[in-house]
Amino acid sequence: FSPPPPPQQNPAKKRLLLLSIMFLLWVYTLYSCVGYCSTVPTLVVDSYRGKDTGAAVTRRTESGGTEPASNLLSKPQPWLAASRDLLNDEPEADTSRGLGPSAMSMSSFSNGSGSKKLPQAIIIGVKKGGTRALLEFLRVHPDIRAVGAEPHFFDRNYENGLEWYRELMPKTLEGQITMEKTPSYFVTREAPARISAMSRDTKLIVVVRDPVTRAISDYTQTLSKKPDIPSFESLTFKNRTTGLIDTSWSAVQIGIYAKHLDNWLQYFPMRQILFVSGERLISDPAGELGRVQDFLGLKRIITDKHFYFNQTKGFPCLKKAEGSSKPHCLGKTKGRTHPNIDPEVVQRLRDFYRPFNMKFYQMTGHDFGWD
Ligand SMILES: Nc1ncnc2c1ncn2[C@@H]1O[C@H](COP(=O)(O)OS(=O)(=O)O)[C@@H](OP(=O)(O)O)[C@H]1O
Repeated sequence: FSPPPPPQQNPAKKRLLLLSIMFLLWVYTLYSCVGYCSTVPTLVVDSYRGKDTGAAVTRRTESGGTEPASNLLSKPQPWLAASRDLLNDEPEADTSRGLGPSAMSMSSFSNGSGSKKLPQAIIIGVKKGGTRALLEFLRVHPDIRAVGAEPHFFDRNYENGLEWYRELMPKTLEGQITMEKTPSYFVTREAPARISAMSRDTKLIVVVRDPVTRAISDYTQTLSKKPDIPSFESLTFKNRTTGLIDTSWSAVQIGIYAKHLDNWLQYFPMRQILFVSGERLISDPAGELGRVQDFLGLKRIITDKHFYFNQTKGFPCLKKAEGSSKPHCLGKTKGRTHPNIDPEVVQRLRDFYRPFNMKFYQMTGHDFGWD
């Protein structure tokens, strides 16, 4: 007795089975990709806005740094007067240039889990401080979801309303923190009241950098878009002969950190603001990221294992970017070569900022070592 031969499968059936398997595999791949896409950083559009991003204090009475910072701060501050801002710009994408919410955040590709929430933490400044590096590094944390481009909600797009703002945010699960960064908030007079009206509990992060280097970096950015602008030296002074610094130039005024901070302290207690050193973010990214994770109440997941120093770039980079297995450095608009500035002008600016820096160290309880 021999067993009956196995039933012959119909070739058409076989093909159908194979096709079904292939289809299922394709659906699975697509699903995984969508899940991945929802976590990759938003496309950053390198667009020139030609608009003031640093609307800030304008007080034309600065004597050029000889006045003690405490006096300077106690004087009335005509915030948001006309800023002589030479085509101040930013390389980041910006909603006010017509990018809709779907372009702002990859959340439109979201796989559907979670919900969009208003940010619980915001990187509010400072322009050219290292804000992009901080946000990109933070995105590695599984409990942080961040919108890639700068929403500019609390300065330029406030009239669009909170629902518009929320719509820009990526979806988050319970326990995850929603974040955004817009460096111009720090120097926007209305921003503290507006953020406080959204939530008094919002955690604020400010990346600060030596105001002189910051000003040069700011100028370098503008110069890269508008090569015909006057020299840094001529823009710095109201009158080169008297050595009077032009504090109405946004590149100068953004660096008067103590003044801007004063405005924030009318609405937020100091414990709700974390100051990150832009210099240390480069020399010891893991150390600064440790402080930020503590401040946000998160487990210290981002450590020195996540970084390597890229010799060509001259900056720390991520071994693996969020949602990727590849190393990732910031783009070429971050870490530009600065033009050489007349050392006398640099010294004059150092003298100008010194009292403000001292005041800032005193207010924050931290010596940033710029002097
Ligand atoms: N890891 C890493 N890679 C590249 N660049 C880094 C990094 N960490 C900090 N920085 C410094 O960030 C400066 C740009 O600051 P921001 O991102 O705040 O600029 S912006 O306001 O958003 O335009 C940028 O300023 P410049 O060097 O003047 O271009 C950098 O010095």
